[in-house]
Amino acid sequence: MLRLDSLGQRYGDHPVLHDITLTVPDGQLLCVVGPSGCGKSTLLRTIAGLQPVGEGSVSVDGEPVTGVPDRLAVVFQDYGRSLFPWLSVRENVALPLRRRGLGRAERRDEAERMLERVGLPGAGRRHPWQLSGGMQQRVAIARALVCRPSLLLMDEPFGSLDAQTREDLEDLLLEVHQTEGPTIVFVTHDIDESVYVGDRVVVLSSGPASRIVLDLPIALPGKRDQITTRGLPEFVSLRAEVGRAVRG
Ligand SMILES: Nc1ncnc2c1ncn2[C@@H]1O[C@H](COP(=O)(O)OP(=O)(O)OP(=O)(O)O)[C@@H](O)[C@H]1O
Repeated sequence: MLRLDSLGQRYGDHPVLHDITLTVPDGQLLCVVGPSGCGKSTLLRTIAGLQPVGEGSVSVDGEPVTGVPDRLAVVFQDYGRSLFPWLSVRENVALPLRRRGLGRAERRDEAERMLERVGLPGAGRRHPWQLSGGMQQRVAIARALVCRPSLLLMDEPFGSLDAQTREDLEDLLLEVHQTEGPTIVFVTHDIDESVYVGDRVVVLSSGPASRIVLDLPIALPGKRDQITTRGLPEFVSLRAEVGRAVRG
C-alpha cells in the first residue's frame, strides 16, 4: 500500500505541492491529472524516492520512502532517452534482472517472455532505434515489468505517441495491470485517458501549492473497450466531472 500523509514539496521559495494525503491500495490503478506545472512529476519523483520528501511523509508497504523503494519501476514519456541504443531490445529488457543475480539464459528467457507479453515477440535482437516510438515504449514497459514490480509509476508514458498507438498502449496497460497486478500511479494531461484507464482519478489544482481538488472512483460497467466504453453515458459524465475539476 502506498500512503502519502500531508505531503508538501517546494523548490526554494516556490511551493509546489501542499497537504497531499492519499492512500493507494495494492493493485489500484490511480491516475493523477492536473494543469501543466501543477507538480505531477514532482509527486511521482517523490514517491520514487528520487527527491527527498519536503513536509509530511510517504510510505510504501509501511516503510517510509527515503530512497528508491524495492520492487518499484518507472516509465517516463521520453522512451527515446530511457532505452540504451547500443544494447539490443532483449538486453534492454533484461538489464534490471542482472541485479537479481539471474543467469544469462534465465535473463534471456524472462526478457523474451516479457517482450511477448507486450506484443513484441521476435523483436529481441533488434535495437531500439530500429523500432517505432510505440514499439520503443512497449520495450520500456516490458523492462519495467520484468522484475515484477509491486509499484509502477508512469509519467505521461503515452504523451508523445499518435492517437492510434496511444489507444493500443492504453489497452496493453489495462491488460498487464489485470494480469500482472501491480499498483500503478499514472500521470497524464489527458482527461479522457485518465477515465479510460483509471480505477480512480485524482485531480490536482493549478499551482502554486497544488492540492487535491477531486478524488473520484471510476466504476465503469463491463470490460473496457475503446469504442464502447468511451460512448457510455457513465464515461461521458465522469469525464465531465474530471474536466470541471481540472479547469477549476
Ligand atoms: N528541479 C526543479 N527546480 C526548480 N523548480 C522546479 C523543478 N522541477 C520542477 N519545478 C517547478 O515546479 C513546478 C511543478 O513542476 P512539475 O514538473 O512537477 O509539474 P507537472 O505538473 O509535471 O508539469 P507538466 O504537466 O508540464 O509536465 C513547476 O512550476 C516547475 O517549473
